[in-house]
Amino acid sequence: MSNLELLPAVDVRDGQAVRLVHGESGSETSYGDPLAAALAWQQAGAEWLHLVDLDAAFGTGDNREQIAEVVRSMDIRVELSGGIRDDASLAAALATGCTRVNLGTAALESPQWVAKAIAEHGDRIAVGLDVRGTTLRGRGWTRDGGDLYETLARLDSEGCARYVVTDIAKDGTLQGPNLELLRNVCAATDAPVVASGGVSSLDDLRAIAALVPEGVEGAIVGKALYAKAFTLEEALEAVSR
Ligand SMILES: O=C(O)c1ccccc1N[C@@H]1O[C@H](COP(=O)(O)O)[C@@H](O)[C@H]1O
Repeated sequence: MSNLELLPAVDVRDGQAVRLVHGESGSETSYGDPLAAALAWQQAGAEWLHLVDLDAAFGTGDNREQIAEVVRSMDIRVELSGGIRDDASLAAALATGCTRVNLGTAALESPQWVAKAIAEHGDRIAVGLDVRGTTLRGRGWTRDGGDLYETLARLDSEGCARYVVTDIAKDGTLQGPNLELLRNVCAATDAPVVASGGVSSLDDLRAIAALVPEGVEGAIVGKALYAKAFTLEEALEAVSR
């Protein structure tokens, strides 16, 4: 039993569930109503949902009301991200009833505010480490935000409970996860790591599951599910062995 958690992703842009390639604005493929997608993953046995407000992440508006409705409609745990960068957006995100939020840009641009959020909210705060090579990216992955390992050391010293690690070069590409990156991040922190980006097959999920003893706790799956490379039921079965 690997105990790898699977988090099917619902990324919302302009009211639609979408997948991007390398997180690039304009590369969207639309998959319809976000609530319908989320309910479908729940129905298929998901225990988590990774829910992203892409407009808020890019600074092109937000889908806040719709996202709050999705969270309200779920019986499963929700990890919520995108545009959570100040007291008001954090309070609104936590008030949806999500299990935890994932902070990206704020961890790069507002370190003191993030330290306070971690101190106040503990494991309801995760930090998204979205990287190209070992350089972090923020503001919809359009701006460099410092060195991965320096930032990780700072966040560890502040008690960050968990990291969501995305290899931007892999995200949305169905090219397989960056296992070396995951191993390196796990070696650098005692906090659990959620893997994101590149999953294309059940073998990819099995390879991530093999990293559970090193500190990987979960894997976000997006494009592969929407492209029907495998079903969520098959994925859950594959990582439960
Ligand atoms: O998930 C994506 O495809 C994505 C693409 C481009 C930018 C962000 C993306 N997702 C997630 O957004 C949050 C970060 O938002 P913010 O920087 O805190 O506003 C993080 O979970 C990213 O992985």
